[in-house]
Amino acid sequence: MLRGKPVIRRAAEALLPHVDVLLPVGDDPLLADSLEGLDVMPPVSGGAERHDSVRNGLEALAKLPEPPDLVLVHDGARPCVPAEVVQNVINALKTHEGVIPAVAVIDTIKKAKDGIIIDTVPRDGLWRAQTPQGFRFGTLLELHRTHRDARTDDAALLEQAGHPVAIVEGSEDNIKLTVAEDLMRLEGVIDRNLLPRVGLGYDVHAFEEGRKLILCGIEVPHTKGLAGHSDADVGIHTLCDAIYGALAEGDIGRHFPPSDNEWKDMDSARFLVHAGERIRERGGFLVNADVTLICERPKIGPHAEAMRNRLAELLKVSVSRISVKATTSERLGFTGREEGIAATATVSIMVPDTGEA
Ligand SMILES: Nc1ccn([C@@H]2O[C@H](COP(=O)(O)OP(=O)(O)OP(=O)(O)O)[C@@H](O)[C@H]2O)c(=O)n1
Ligand SMILES: C[C@](O)(CO)[C@H](O)COP(=O)(O)O
Repeated sequence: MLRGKPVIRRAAEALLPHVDVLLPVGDDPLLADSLEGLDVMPPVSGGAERHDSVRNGLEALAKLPEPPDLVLVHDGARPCVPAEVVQNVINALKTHEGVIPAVAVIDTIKKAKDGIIIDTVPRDGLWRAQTPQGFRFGTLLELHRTHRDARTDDAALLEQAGHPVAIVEGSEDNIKLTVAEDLMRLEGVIDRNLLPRVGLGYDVHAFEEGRKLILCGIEVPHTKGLAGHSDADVGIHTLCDAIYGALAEGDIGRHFPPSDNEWKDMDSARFLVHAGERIRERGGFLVNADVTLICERPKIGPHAEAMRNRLAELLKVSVSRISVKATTSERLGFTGREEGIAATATVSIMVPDTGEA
């Protein structure tokens, strides 16, 4: 997972805008789930080595009613490939039968044995290959069928068969998740492309005899519950509105219309889970949320920790990001007359910059 989203899903989302079909290859039992909702072909099994997996994918594409003319082979472990890198490869395929993105080597390269340098490799003309690597589909398929020996990338097949392979500009952001520190580097790439957004929610529900009082996802002992179409959890409703507001996606009523019988007496936890999913689906994450319940009674303080934990659980974030507090209105207004409970919430989220002004 990378900022709440599977690495492979991020890689697929990076490629999807540029391709006609996307075929995942791999044996991770979670692969299909990780790509749920994306317009991708059913995954095919990987092989013992990289080249076996690539060949499995190519053979599956060859069985399509209309096999592709061009193919991009991309590492699922490169989730942050910039769009311009993908486009660089596609553009160069108009004039080359093989293209790879790469970044020039700028460090001095040493060869070592048993921790001792045995050679300094001249770095002029050295490049660090990346993906997606692009090829004429028929050429790559034929070479994979006839050359089964292991290679660490697909371009090597064409090079060794004498086919020229072009290099186009890659990116230092196009990190391949290989070691633990790559995860922090990738989070840095994602965070650098995120912008902060804030949202505010406000909601009120009247007290009603004979109903349970559900607040911020937990039942609070009290003489009355709150009136409402769902379980009337005013704390969760205001938090949902704050999240939808931060995303500029309307409010809880737009997503779960009170006129829709499906939501009658619904556990409001369902609504907050959706709001949290929307943050992740937009490629972002929740920085923090602060909920304030406004009522004379019941006393919220004794339940605040349980509420924080429940909200954090539903939003799949650390409880340190969630605040729940309360205040009276000094006996003033409808809350002061104990006619109902009001609630406000503010959230801060980080989401990818859409580039819109
Ligand atoms: N339904 C409520 C209302 C208030 N409190 C707690 O009671 C304290 C006192 O609340 P209040 O009387 O509203 O005073 P404050 O708003 O905190 O402070 P002030 O009197 O300055 O407005 C608050 O800190 C809050 O933690 C609570 O647990 N449950
Ligand atoms: C294809 C590649 O990303 C080019 O740098 C690299 O060779 C993949 O290596 P891996 O061992 O399959 O991750």
